[in-house]
Order: sequence, then structure tokens, then C-alpha cells
Amino acid sequence: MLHASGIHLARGGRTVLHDVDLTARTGQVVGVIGPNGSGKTTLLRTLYDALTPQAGAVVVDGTPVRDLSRQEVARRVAVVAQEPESELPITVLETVMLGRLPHRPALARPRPGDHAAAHAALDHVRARHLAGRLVSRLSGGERQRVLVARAIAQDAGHLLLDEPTNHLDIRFQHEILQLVRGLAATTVVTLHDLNLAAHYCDAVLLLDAGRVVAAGPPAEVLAPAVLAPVYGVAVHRTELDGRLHLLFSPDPCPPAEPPTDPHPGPETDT
Ligand SMILES: Nc1ncnc2c1ncn2[C@@H]1O[C@H](COP(=O)(O)OP(=O)(O)OP(=O)(O)O)[C@@H](O)[C@H]1O
Repeated sequence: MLHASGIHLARGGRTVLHDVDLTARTGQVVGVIGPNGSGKTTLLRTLYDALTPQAGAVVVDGTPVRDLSRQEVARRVAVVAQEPESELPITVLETVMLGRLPHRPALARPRPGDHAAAHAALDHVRARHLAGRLVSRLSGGERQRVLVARAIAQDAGHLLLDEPTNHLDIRFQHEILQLVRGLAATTVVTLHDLNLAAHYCDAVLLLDAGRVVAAGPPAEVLAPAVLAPVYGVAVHRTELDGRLHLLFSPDPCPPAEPPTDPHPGPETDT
């Protein structure tokens, strides 16, 4: 279980999170959605103690994250962050093996179980064939799958993912989120695609300008009346095969067209 309460966080002299609460119960997948700059990444980074809020607390399985060492945090929380591309000559397998570091003393050599966990994680994301490749030479989508594999190999009870579907084609977007759903981990995932949030999240938290606008089951939060004012688009909701689907159009209130005259008279100069 992951619980954040009363998170207030300022950056560059500006408040970017205002009194934010988030709860991910054991085994749940919680989606954090909201427009660009609404605070999704900032909230995620606060959850794993990469950012320290001015007020509020994050508690992981009953322990305040602030009271945990870096290694203890890494044993409990795996992160797939938006990482800048690296030119380091490191292979895919070596990258995934990094996920095993929190499970052994500093400088200790990897054990056979570490290799097995790394290979199993690569199998999970269907990337075993990439094991020997340099990460710097992968496509964006291949790289993203490797980062998810590293988080799986970390075998933490909690998983935080920042836009994990970035760079992925439609099939892999669904595959990665299906896979995340299938893990036993308590998960918080930021997503821009609201239909993916509808399909894969047990609960959704909608942020706007650093404030929680709505939180709860997808069917409640992903409602046109909730989303339209936040995103500034028209939202239409429908159901297909028992699943909620959202459709968007750019202008919520198109300016009223002047009525067309079915019998226009000849133009006259005045
Ligand atoms: N290092 C920083 N210094 C100052 N302000 C920052 C910093 N990083 C982010 N911000 C601001 O914090 C706010 C929230 O940013 P954040 O990246 O959390 O939003 P987001 O919802 O993840 O956005 P996006 O959907 O565009 O990725 C934005 O207004 C952003 O400009």
C-alpha cells in the first residue's frame, strides 16, 4: 500500500502541488492523469522520495518513505522514469541487472538468481532477443520495454511508472499495461492516454494545476463533465464490449454559426 497525504510542493518559488492525497491499495493500479504541467511527474517523484514536499508525507506499507534508506526504498519501490537517452556502452542485460542491485550488499557479485530474474524480466516484456544489444542503439520503444524489464527484475512490491507507453506502438502500449496489471505490484502510473487509463486502472487521480480535481473509479473520474473543463476539449463517452471509451474533439464550444439563408438574395452594394 502506498499513501500520500497533504502533499504540498513548491519548485522554483512556485507551488506545483497543492494538498494532494493519493492512495494505492495493495495490488491496485492507480492512474495519475492531467494536462501538461499539471504535476503528474512531480507527484510521482515525490512518491519515491526523489523530491521532498514542504508539507505532507508518503507512507509505503506503513513506513514513511523519509525514514527509509535509498536501498530500502529501492527494495520496496521500482521506478520507470522518463530518462534521458544515455550514450553509455551498457547492454540491455546489464541494464536489467541494475534492477537487482538493491537485493545484494554493495559491491557484491551478482548471484545466479539475479541472472535468472533479469532473463525472466526480459521474457516478460518479450525482449530477451535484445539482451546483448547496447541500450544506446535501441529504438525508443525497445528502450522503454527494457526499462520496464529493469523495474520487473527489481521485484519491489510497488511500481511507479511515468508515461510508460511513450514511444510504444499501439500493441505494445496494451501489452505493457496488461503486463503491469498482471504483476502483483501496487502500481501508480502517469498516463496521457485516458482510454488506456480507463482500461487498465482500478482508480484514477485527475490533477489540474497541481490540485486534485477528482479521484476514484475510472467510471466516475473519466466523465465528460469532469474532463472537458480540465482539458478544454469536448468529450464524448461511449461503451464498446462493456468497456468505456472516450472520444475527443478540439473545441468544446464552437462559435455559433450564423444561420444560413436557404434563399439568399442578390448581393447589393450599399
Ligand atoms: N525543476 C523545476 N523547477 C521549477 N519548476 C518545475 C521544475 N520541474 C517542473 N516544474 C514545474 O512544475 C509543474 C509540474 O510539472 P510536471 O512535470 O510535474 O507536470 P506533468 O503533469 O508531469 O507535465 P507533462 O504532462 O507535460 O509531462 C510545471 O508547471 C513545471 O513547469
